[in-house]
Amino acid sequence: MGWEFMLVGCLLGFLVIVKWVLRSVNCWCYERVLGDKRYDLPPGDLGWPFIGNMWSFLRAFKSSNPESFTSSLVHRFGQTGLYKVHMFGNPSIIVTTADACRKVLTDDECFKPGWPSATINLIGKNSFVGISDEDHKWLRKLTAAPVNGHEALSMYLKYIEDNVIAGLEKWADMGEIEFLTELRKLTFRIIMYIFLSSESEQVMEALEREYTTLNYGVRAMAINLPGFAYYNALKARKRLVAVLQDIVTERRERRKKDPPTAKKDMMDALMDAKDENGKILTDEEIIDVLVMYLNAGHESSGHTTMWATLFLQKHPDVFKKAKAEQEEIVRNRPPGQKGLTLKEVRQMEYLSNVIDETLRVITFSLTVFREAKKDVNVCGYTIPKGWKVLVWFRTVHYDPITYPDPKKFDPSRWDGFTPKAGHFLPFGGGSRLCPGNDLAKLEISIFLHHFLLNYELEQRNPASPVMYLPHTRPKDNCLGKIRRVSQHNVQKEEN
Ligand code: HEM
Repeated sequence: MGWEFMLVGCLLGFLVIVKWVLRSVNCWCYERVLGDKRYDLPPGDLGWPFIGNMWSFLRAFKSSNPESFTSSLVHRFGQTGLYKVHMFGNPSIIVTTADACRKVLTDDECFKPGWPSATINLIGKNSFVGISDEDHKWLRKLTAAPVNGHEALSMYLKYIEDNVIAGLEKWADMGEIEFLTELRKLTFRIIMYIFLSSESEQVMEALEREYTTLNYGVRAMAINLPGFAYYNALKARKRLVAVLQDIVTERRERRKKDPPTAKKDMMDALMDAKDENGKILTDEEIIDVLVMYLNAGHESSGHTTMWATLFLQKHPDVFKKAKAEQEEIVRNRPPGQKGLTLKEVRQMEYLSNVIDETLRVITFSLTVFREAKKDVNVCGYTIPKGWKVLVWFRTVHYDPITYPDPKKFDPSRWDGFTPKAGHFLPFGGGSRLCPGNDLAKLEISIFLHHFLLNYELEQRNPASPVMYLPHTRPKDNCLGKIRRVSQHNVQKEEN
């Protein structure tokens, strides 16, 4: 009997040693090589070889409490705001406080984009996540103003409004729909219009579906084997590129026969672009910019619009107040005016609070990636050159000091409240601030204006579980019916 106990003891001892060795591998590989600098790293733990901390990240984000990922770091290592981890294949520092996030986002001397190579493979090496600072500045200038400027927004307003009205009409007749899926199609149609003037219904539907698959791969483990999300996403990217290549080729042919004159879309702007050295964009570069913009420009707005609608529906007091504001806007409209104006959208103060609160609670981009260009001191800790930095927006938006009772959806918290710099980052910050922020808010406002005045949402499964990856959404994609409400007097005036 005695030797059996000894054997079990030896086995247990051996397992403990193996565990210790495995848990130390990342530390030896990434921390020891830093020499004395390693003592200035923030606290944390680099997890297991290869998978690092991905297992705990995925476990938390596949549970009903994604906050458990960062709260376990706080629990284990204290409220330091910076933690060393190993995620998405790289030694990284997670930055969770507003001040540290702002410092990272605004310091281009010390930080550059640091998206994992797996993400760059999906979004494209010629997109904004893969190009040099110089090319980024040039392409951003070229593409941002036509998306977001006052002139651009006034130009797109009518197109957006016409499509919102038509969409709601159609959905009300369709019976049960996946509300999120339909909203994604709607926001995709809008961004396609801005970039490509439009495309056939079939091409649009096919492209949008590929984007859904692509996005599942962006936050997954980069395992390029059949059956894994990343493998499917790479295949989806291939199909997207093929469709966009056809569109680019067709446009080049058309421009040869019929050069564009007054009305140019973003595709024309990209084809005409020339930098100061006379460099023009290749098909491959144009396609990567398109892949990125078409994705960034519809997924986020579609999800946010759905959540804002759901929150309104679930908070009747908020719904009532928001609806009253929209009725007031229509009542004050000069006779003969058809449709919304930008001025009216800017008067929607309460609705703007509803949207900001939705952006905060949902935090569509839970994190963005940077890389330290040199050793940098942030809040007393060293971020070593070459390490990735995960700017963790979710913790900033759930900080109970800035946002008491942070999980509560409460638009009234925005009454007379302007968060300090860095405390509200739904669109990021610094030189990479989202160029579509005003367009997104415009789309959401127009949608909610018409929804509040004329419709309601009846969810099939109000208690549907919520998925947090790749983006926060109800598991059933918000299955339900859009119902017309009895036409209000205001509506008669509107017509
Ligand atoms: C609610 C809607 C949206 C949210 C929450 C959102 C969020 C963000 C965030 C957080 C970033 C920063 C990425 C970083 O720092 O690395 C970003 C960048 C970007 N967004 Fe948006 N976005 C939205 C809508 C849009 C729209 C409508 C467009 C297209 C017109 C767009 C195009 C882009 C592009 C191209 C970038 C990269 C900018 C750069 O690297 O210079 N986004 N977005």
